[in-house]
Amino acid sequence: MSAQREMKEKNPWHTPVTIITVIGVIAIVALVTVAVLQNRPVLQKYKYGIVLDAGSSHTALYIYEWPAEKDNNTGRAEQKYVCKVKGKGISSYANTPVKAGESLNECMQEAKMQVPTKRHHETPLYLGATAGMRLLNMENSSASDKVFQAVEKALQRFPFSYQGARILSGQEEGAFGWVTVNYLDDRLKQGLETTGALDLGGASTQISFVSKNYDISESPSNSVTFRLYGNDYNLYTHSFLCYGKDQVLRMALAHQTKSGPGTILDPCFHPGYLELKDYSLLYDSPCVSDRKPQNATGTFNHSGAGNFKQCQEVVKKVFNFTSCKYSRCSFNGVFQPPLQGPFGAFSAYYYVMDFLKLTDATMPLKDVKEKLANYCATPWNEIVKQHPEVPIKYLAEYCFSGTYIITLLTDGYNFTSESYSNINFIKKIKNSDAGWTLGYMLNLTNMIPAEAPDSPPLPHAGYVTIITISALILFVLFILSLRFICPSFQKTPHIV
Ligand SMILES: Nc1ncnc2c1ncn2[C@@H]1O[C@H](COP(=O)(O)OP(=O)(O)O)[C@@H](O)[C@H]1O
Ligand SMILES: [Ca+2]
Repeated sequence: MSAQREMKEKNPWHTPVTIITVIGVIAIVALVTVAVLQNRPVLQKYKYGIVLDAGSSHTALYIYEWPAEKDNNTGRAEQKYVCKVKGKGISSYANTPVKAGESLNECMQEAKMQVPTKRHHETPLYLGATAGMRLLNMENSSASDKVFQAVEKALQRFPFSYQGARILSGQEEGAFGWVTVNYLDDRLKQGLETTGALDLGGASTQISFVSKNYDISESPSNSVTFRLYGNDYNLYTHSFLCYGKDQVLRMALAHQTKSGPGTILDPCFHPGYLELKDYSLLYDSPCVSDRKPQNATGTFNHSGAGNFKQCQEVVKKVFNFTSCKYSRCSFNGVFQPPLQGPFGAFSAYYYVMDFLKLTDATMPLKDVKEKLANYCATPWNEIVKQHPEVPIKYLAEYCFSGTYIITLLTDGYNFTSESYSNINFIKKIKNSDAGWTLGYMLNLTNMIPAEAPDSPPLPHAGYVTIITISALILFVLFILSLRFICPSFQKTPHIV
């Protein structure tokens, strides 16, 4: 036997079986790698959408992103970035509209940096205004038009695809908040029981939920129907204009100051709190302007008494429970079907209850009230000392706002001690803020299809598994057939 032959036989790498095995293994690895990678792009690419939420108290800019490669934009959209516009809401610029436009520039510049340049021109940009502009439009429609013109001019200077600025109806605000919450929770795609949405702003508040077996025809103006991912939803929604927490505070103060100038001892403010306030500022809103007393010209002393129970009595006076022409009502003669399912309460519901440390869903309603009563009774100077980081305007109002929230939920919407535990106070769901903006964009970009998308015949993992098993079977069959056809394969090589 030649030395070469001897070497070949000593080196197992040179046997035909080993060579075939190695080639086979490489082929299998290659096949499985292709199967794993075949529907994964090398670099994840995104599309973007921008929504400006022009609220009564301030404006916020949201950027959403979603995978670009999915058909018809059906990939999951989520919040990428939020920018809080400095200063007050756009409705506060009624006398200086150009400044309303200018106020948006800083956040818009930021948006330019956040969205990749090559996507700018295809990125839709929307501005939706809520109750602050609804009130301004009622009070002075030419001032509200001027604010919109200025805002439009400012937004059109940026390289995005500007889609318009408008006032949302209360129904839209409520319904899109509900869409956002349920989209982010993946409830719509999976056809699960939905979560109701409670949104509290400064100038209006919304309640939206699906109540099974309720007759929409009882109050058609409160119903919105959707077909989403192949499921039909009959949504009940109502927006109470003037029932945001800032306007309710005006109403409560108007009620307490109706006997004219002087000092009021307000149970909704802490003992020791004292501020000189202007009547003209208090009544500068359509929510209270008709209540302005004749002799209300100058200022009044706003002092605190810090009594939760009495504060609840004051707050209750802003609701009208007497007339209801439907089978059931919440307040002010507004139809409301029976409450059903879990609820997510966001925006000012969350800010207030989070500050008061009352967001724990397991805390019974009676404990919430007790804690709130203790908080309201705490002297103002102690509160200021305990929270040096919180702006005084917010700090002064948490007792009032907490009391309003509890009164609105229980006396207003009829949550009971039991059903109160169905309310979750939330800020974000999976990194995206709860609010109407995402739902608004999803609707306008047709990102939620009416029908369920055709799912692929096999999920990706199943596809990879089948490829791997088939490759292994083929390989084993191949080896077996070689042994069968070619007898030399039947003997294991041996060294002579
Ligand atoms: N950190 C905070 N603490 C308390 N309240 C807050 C905080 N941040 C925002 N708010 C309040 O949340 C409300 C937001 O309302 P907004 O969206 O501007 O009005 P609307 O939705 O009625 O147009 C305002 O009353 C604002 O003062
Ligand atoms: Ca709002």
